[in-house]
Amino acid sequence: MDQPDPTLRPEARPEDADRALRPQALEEFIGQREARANLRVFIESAKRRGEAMDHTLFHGPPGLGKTTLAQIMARELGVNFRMTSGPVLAKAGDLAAILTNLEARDVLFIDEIHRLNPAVEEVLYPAMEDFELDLVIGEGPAARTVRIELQPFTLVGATTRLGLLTTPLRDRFGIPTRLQFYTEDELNEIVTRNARKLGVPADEAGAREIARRSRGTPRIAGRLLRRVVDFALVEGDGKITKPLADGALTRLGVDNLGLDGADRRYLTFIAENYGGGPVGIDTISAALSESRDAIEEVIEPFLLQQGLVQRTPRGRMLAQKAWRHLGLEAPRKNEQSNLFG
Ligand SMILES: Nc1ncnc2c1ncn2[C@@H]1O[C@H](COP(=O)(O)OP(=O)(O)OP(=O)(O)O)[C@@H](O)[C@H]1O
Ligand SMILES: [Mg+2]
Repeated sequence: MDQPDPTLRPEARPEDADRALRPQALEEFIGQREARANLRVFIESAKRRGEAMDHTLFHGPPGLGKTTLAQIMARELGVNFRMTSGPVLAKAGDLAAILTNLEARDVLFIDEIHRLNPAVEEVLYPAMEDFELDLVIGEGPAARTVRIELQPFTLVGATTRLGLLTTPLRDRFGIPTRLQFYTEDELNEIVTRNARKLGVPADEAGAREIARRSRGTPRIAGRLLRRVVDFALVEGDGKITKPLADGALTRLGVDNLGLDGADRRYLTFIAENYGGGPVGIDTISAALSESRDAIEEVIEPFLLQQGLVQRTPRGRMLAQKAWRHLGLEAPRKNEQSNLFG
């Protein structure tokens, strides 16, 4: 239970396995209803005007469909999809090379856009605003700037950390879109549909069990489904039922709220070492040997959304629900205030 399969983490992406299940059109994309309805309007409007769609920023925890939506946008707009990422663009010239090769109205997707090098980001501003590129040619006194006209394009940025984007960059996106965790019903629909695609039918209760334990995240739903399929084929009779799904998920270290080993280590640490908190993020990070980024991007969003933890100015605190979930007794109020008041 305590050594979970690392490929089950929301941010791990052995992406190829997912490809067959990735929705290809806005119509097939389940959930994110508000974002989807708005995108449909903006895509249609751009098509009617014959212009590039406005720059779009997707933000939210890993595995909720940012990359998928960017690909769908390009397909629905009927343009090319070019993909790169913040850390890959080391020099201004790397970005310039990509930008000058874009065709009119193409979608350029920059993943992890909060990790752009500042020199590269500088190049992006005039490119986004005026479809122009200012390139410095040569060095020293001989250096001169040339301006290059670009084809109008749509930049689609994705980030798990909106807070790390610089304001000038954030302000240049006309369509900022926050992705939310999925409801159990939405995940149930995704699991049911994907089970059918994989040729291993899931009954209602079996699909729902996987949905309920997917941490609100379609990427995890897809992974868990594949593992449950393995158990269904090898140890079951080729069908996904609730007992089969339950047994498989428990063996994978996914508990009945969908929490995995890393989530439980986080909660248990605060409970056992800090009486439920408050405790600072850096302390948690050091104790768990997880980077602060990973804790903030991957572990905490779901625990916060589930009401298991609270963020206070003095640090993280466990909520009653977390104590109950861990099967531990919460210290009484006055004991806690004696210790930490
Ligand atoms: N609405 C959805 N319906 C069905 N499957 C989905 C949906 N959204 C995402 N998926 C599936 O979940 C997986 C992860 O989606 P995606 O790669 O788009 O997430 P992401 O937000 O870009 O994650 P990251 O932040 O790690 O880059 C993909 O395999 C995709 O097929
Ligand atoms: Mg992605």
